[in-house]
Amino acid sequence: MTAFEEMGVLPEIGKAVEEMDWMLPTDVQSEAIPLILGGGDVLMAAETGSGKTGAFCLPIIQIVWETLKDLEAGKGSKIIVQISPHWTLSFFDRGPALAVTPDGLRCQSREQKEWHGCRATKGVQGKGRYYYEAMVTDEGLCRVGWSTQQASLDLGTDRFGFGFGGTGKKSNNKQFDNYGEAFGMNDVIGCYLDLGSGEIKFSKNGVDLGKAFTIPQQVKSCTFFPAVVLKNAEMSFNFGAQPFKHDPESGYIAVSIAPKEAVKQNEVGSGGASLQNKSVKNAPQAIIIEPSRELAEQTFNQILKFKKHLADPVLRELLVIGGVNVKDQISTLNAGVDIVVGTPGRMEDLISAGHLSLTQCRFFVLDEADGLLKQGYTELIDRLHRQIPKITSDGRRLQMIVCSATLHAFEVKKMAERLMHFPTWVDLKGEDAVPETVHHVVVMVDPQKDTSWQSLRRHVQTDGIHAKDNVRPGNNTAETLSEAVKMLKGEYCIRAIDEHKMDRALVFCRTKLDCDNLEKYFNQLGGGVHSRNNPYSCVCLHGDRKPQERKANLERFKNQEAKFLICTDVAARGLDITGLPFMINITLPDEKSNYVHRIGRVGRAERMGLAISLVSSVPEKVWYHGEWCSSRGRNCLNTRLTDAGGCAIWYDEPRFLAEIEDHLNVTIQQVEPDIKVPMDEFDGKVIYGQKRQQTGSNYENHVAQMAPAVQELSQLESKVQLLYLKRHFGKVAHVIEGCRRGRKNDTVK
Ligand SMILES: Nc1ncnc2c1ncn2[C@@H]1O[C@H](COP(=O)(O)OP(=O)(O)OP(=O)(O)O)[C@@H](O)[C@H]1O
Repeated sequence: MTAFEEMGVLPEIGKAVEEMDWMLPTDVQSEAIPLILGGGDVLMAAETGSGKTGAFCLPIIQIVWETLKDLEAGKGSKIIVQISPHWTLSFFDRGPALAVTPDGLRCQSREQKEWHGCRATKGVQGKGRYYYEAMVTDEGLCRVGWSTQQASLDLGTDRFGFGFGGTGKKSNNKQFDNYGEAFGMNDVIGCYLDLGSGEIKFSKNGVDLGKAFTIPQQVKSCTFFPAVVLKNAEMSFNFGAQPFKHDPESGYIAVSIAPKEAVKQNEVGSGGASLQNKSVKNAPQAIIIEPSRELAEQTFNQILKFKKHLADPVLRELLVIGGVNVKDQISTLNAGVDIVVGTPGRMEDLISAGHLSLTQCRFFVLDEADGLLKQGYTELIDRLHRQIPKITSDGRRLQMIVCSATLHAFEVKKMAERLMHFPTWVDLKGEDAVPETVHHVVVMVDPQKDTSWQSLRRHVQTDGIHAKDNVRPGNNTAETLSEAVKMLKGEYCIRAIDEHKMDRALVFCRTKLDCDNLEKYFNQLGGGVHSRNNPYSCVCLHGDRKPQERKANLERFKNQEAKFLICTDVAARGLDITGLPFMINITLPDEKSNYVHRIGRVGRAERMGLAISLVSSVPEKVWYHGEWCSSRGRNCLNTRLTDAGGCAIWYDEPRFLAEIEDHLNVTIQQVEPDIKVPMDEFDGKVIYGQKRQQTGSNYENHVAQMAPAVQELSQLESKVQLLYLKRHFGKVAHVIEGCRRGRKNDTVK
């Protein structure tokens, strides 16, 4: 049995991860997998590279597959095979987007375009007078009343169903007439049925609204079931097992105490014959949202590996990202999918066009959740969450899983409070932290101390923000120093590569333009995509590159066909490049959490990594194109500052550095401009990109170090004891001291 299986993971999945050389679960996996398998909502805050993807994918794959297997075997959900002896809503006689709680007393539909209805498990016939209550528990459109088994689930749209809707209309046979008054959140609707006189009426919060319908003679002899139909709404029901909020008027009794002979079981589902797979093909059980295409693709590929040995039924997954033919995605959706991984934009496009249905979704996962929120997807997430039934169509509760290495953000906590259901925090450090495997240092770039920029024969092309400024060595203006920093950073980057003989590194720039310029510079030095043997061979990844190029460049870098990947923050989060030894920050990110993510591209899965950040000691003027910039930065020449309506800001890196240090509660080691990383406990004993070598027992080293101090302490202690004894028991102490010295013939006088 593998270590994963011991946590309850299926042997087929255990085998797959073992083949990936995952022998033991990581800490976050040990904590999160059982919680998710147990049905909980989880917030997973763990360091970069700690295995969070597996921590949520493994249990999700398992539950989704088990559910499929149950459905295939005709079992449906374990919850719904039992038919309740009580009066409840039926788990079977209901629309596909209508979810019913396991106790059968509350239902919900998050479908916004269509109505989905449900009938109770039992109905009444004969001559009695019956009553039940329904309460609106979430805003939306709803209609309650009575219907016969012949009626459609869309209550009131044929002659066999009689409904009263929240807009203050009664309906039968598609005829909607004003009746009573409108009702909404927290209102309690009493539903009266007099089979003797063939009358149906309703009350609102105990107030009788008068006769609504006279049941036609030919329908009167049918069995009448409590019924409801909803559009993006929720209602709870009391058939009489609990005290009513408003007792029925005299002569009426709760349906739940109707005499046995008057009660008839709802046929749908009662004999098992109708217990069928109600699954909708384009309605997956799990939705996983990722902030970038690359990350979505990476998670998707992990799922393919994890599910490798799961057969019969085969799990169907789909990657939903922009830049890929949407028609293919739609046809895969129509053929049937179980797990969808994607980026928010394309995901919502497919959902709003009705190609992707959320009605069967039972896992809603936000990977890099704080990043998604910071990218402005809060409303989109809320919108999607609203559309997902909180109780799934097979009676289980929706599970929401949220993770990131930087989850300790106010907006995440607010979202969790808003959307999650008693979530458990899997939070191993209690704050955002950098893994011990990441050695991160900063190099100050000071153009006043290092004046080498004044005589550079070739240098990186700068971003042109000072093109119209009078920048020249000697005038020492802020603009000149800013331009100097840009030139120096190109040189420091090359120096870092040379000094550490870097063969593989991620290089983060602030803007797409900076990436392009650095790529050109590397190429000038003989780099370029097809020059693997050149010391500066590189590829580039940012949002202006075409999707195919982005994909190809990342592949080239991963396959080590190019040594350097020059990128913006689009690659900051989640990308997992096995054994990556180095990363360079040309500029610190202004968003402190992104520092953690960027440097977390190294030091993953227990391998050591070095992250070097270049930090300008003087203000650097940089581009900042917002919504106000009509070209969104393309060939923009508006060098005025943003507060003067322009597209430039002064970037204050020492401040960002201080903020990052404050956030992480550490002082980041500074190294000299020669970028030699001093030998310390970390460096010199490890090879970046590889697992830390076992250099013998730490315990032995520790003992050897401590030995002289321990010896001295022991001597001091002995002296102190003697002093004490002499003072209090002078003679005895004398003897002891004598004994200690070996003078055996010393006697007590
Ligand atoms: N139990 C395990 N044993 C060995 N390797 C593992 C294990 N779990 C994950 N890994 C490996 O660790 C690396 C990092 O995993 P993953 O990408 O899931 O990290 P993460 O926590 O999501 O990081 P980030 O916050 O940067 O997204 C991957 O290469 C993965 O294959």
